[in-house]
Amino acid sequence: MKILFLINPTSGTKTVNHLKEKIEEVVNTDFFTPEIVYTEYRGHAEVLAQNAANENYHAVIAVGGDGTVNEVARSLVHTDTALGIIPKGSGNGLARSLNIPLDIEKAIQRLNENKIDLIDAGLANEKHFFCTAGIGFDAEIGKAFEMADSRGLKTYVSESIKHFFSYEPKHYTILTENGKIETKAFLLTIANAGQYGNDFYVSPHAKLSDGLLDLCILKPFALFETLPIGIQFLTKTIDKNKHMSITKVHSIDIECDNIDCYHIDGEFQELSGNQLRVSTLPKCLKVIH
Ligand SMILES: Nc1ncnc2c1ncn2[C@@H]1O[C@H](COP(=O)(O)OP(=O)(O)OP(=O)(O)O)[C@@H](O)[C@H]1O
Repeated sequence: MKILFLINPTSGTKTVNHLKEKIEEVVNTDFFTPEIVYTEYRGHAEVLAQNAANENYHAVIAVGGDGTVNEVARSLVHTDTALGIIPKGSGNGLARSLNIPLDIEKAIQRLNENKIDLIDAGLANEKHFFCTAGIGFDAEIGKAFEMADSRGLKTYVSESIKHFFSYEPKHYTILTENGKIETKAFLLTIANAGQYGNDFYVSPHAKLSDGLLDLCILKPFALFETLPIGIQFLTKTIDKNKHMSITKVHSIDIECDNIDCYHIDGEFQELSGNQLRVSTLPKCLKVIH
């Protein structure tokens, strides 16, 4: 079975020495014929994964973070080629949600077991996401992270703190199959997986293959509540907070004035117009985990 490893050399903060050699050493060549390619530019993984799917490869393995995973996965939706992940990014949200080991050697050994399941994806203004999409504070952080000179958890934390004090919660009109919501929100996230990455859980009970998306609305809160809220994100208890509401839905239409960006899997996107339309694509992607 042919499998293609796509390594993003820019993802994460740790330099992994001899990554190509390590893959060649640990992958089970009795079953797999591996090919290993380094991506050369943003979007390259999408093109290479698409070619592999057209040539009926068994799997394409994203070696990187959620941005690389997204580029590979969006080319594999509704194909017979499975997504695999060797986590090497800053957040690794999808890998963590699938319980893929963060240790590179162990992640390759897991690939060798070749356990495959189908997962859902989301579409936000026609762009696929597999972990989370968002239009509130998280989108602003996605934008700041992209502009930052460094990557990694430290950069996420410092950008979040920097932007937190100046962020103005926006007013949203939200339409789902359950009706209309008019609300001000600090954070408006649509979760397919439960976390953003780094075990920061926005929807602790999200399921990757329930055919549903979790609409997470965190309403504005007082400054003294910031620390307890931060702790609740990290202890999988944010759903218990009185400012948070989480509902499972199939589709979400969001309208908001004064907003120019959203994010998919942490990657910032320009929002043209004031609308974000989100829907679910149930069980559309094969994953090895
Ligand atoms: N050769 C390359 N040069 C520059 N950018 C690249 C290259 N290959 C891929 N990219 C881009 O790098 C971006 C960041 O990669 P990725 O998301 O994998 O890492 P990360 O941001 O450190 O981790 P995470 O998303 O888990 O926080 C992606 O948007 C991808 O398009």
